[in-house]
Amino acid sequence: MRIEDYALVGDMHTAALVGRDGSVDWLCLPRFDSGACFAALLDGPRAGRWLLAPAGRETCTGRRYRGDTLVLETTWDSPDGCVRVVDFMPARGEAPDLVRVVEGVRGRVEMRTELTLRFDYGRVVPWLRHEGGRLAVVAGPDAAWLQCPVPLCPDKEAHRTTAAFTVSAGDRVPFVLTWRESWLPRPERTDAEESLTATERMWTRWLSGCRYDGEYGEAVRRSLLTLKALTYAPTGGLVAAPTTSLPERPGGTRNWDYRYSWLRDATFTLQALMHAGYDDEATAWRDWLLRAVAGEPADLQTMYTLDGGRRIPEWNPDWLAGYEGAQPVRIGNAASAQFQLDVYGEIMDCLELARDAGLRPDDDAWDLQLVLMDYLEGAWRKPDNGLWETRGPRRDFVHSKILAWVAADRMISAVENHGREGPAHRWRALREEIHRDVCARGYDPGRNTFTQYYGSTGLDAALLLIPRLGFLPLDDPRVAGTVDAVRRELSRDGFVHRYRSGTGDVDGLPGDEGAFLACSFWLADALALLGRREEARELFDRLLAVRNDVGLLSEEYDAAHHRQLGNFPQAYSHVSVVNTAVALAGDNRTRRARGHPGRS
Ligand SMILES: OC[C@H]1O[C@H](O[C@H]2O[C@H](CO)[C@@H](O)[C@H](O)[C@H]2O)[C@H](O)[C@@H](O)[C@@H]1O
Repeated sequence: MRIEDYALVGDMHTAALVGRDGSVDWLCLPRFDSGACFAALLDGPRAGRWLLAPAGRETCTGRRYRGDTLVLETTWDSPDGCVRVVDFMPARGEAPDLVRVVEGVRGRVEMRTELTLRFDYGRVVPWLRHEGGRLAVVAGPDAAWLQCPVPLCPDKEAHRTTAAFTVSAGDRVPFVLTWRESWLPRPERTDAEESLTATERMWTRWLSGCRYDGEYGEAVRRSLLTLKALTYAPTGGLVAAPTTSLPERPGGTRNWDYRYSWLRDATFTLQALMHAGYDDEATAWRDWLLRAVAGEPADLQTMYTLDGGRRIPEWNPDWLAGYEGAQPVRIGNAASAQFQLDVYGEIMDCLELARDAGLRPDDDAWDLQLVLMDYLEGAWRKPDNGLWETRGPRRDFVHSKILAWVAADRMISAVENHGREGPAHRWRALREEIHRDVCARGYDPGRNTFTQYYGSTGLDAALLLIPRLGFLPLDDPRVAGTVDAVRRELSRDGFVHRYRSGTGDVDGLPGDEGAFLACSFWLADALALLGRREEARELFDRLLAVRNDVGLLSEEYDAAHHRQLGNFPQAYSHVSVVNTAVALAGDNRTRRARGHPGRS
């Protein structure tokens, strides 16, 4: 399957990817960052999957989400008959369920299911046995239970279970797979039909809180649902994506694990949710943040586990061949130990936006900001790994320095506009100093553009955020100059790349990568802010057209081969759909450049 052939179902603890062939090829249980029990995505069927489809048929003829929900309907229509599989994960009760209901629509259709469970990312082959009218699949700490009304055929040699059955118009055949720790009693039975009604109601109700009513409603709603699905409900943490190691280039080595909560990605997500009216999610994330980053500001990490844990060692499950052979597969993420200066600014920006939005005040949040700001005052001159998490030498990235400016600016705003107490005079001096430094060392007057890092002539798509961050007034010629330069030098086939990769001199990595979708949306945002709305709209429409048939986007795009690349679906990309739609509706709260100190 191509990446865009997958759709997402989830229960806000974890998520599954369902292919157009009716196979669930990715599912980690019990939570997003647990071992996968279906890892076919990264190694084919032997690493675990659950196929449920008409016998002998490859891909479906159509699929969609039911209304504003995460309930997926996959349909196979042929002259002989029509059948639908409805996939969803009910809200988490005592144990996670994946429910699949086969609906006969017309005629008679021969169906086939094949359940291959492999715990620990395809490594552990479990025992199969029948117990209490259910199939029990057990190995080590994991157990899964399948309840269904059709007779199952265990294939002892292949360690999998199959079944063949016929569905006629009006039939409904429910399958429920439930995971539980192996030492606990078997879980209660789940009523598939009741769960379906409750799940539809839950998503529809959640989305009814959406305040966006612009012309891109369908795209915004699907992106919001996707972002909500990437939230880990017990803690308010957010995964950047529910997958690992979907390559940024076909067959390449740029394969990363995104099943963690990045402060950067989470702040972007929260901004999008707040723009759409979801203040409860913002509050939950702020509480998560306060717990996760407690301690020494110098120990601030770029990412945490979903419950705020700090240890995310990177390792390679070398038994997995990788998506279409892309090696290595990575679990964990070494970027967790990097120094990324921009994160401080993103936190301050998000917390200040929360104040502007009237979120319940929290004194602990301000205390945290004071401590972080103290640290930043002494640290902003340090070179860092940047928002792209480069694995080459640390640099003085211009975007990072601008985010240090943002941090000071938002602290000043909190004092001036929200009555917070702090040394605003000192921060004003700092803000001025950073501004001068960036304009002197990170700007190329010959080309009228800011550059990627001090001393380089290269560009960086992160500079497209300058208009939104308010670093310079929108009518400053350096703003439009930078936007145009980035567009000229980093666009390929109409999509924006993060920077020039391939030589390894910036990021220390071999090989090229696709266009970075969030950056392409940032270009649309920048154009909209500069008043070039037609150009912005044309680009936005082109980007929306890249979404798959159920409205999902991965991290990157290969415009030459019309394929999505990288982890899927990615929060960054879906945040961008919301933000650009809001920007085009002319209602972007981030447009307000705060307390700008003037030009230097
Ligand atoms: O390309 C190198 C880096 O790629 C990943 O980082 C990217 O994804 C992050 C999560 O969405 C995002 O915060 C970051 O801005 C992106 O560059 C990967 O996680 C890194 O380990 C890798 O070095």
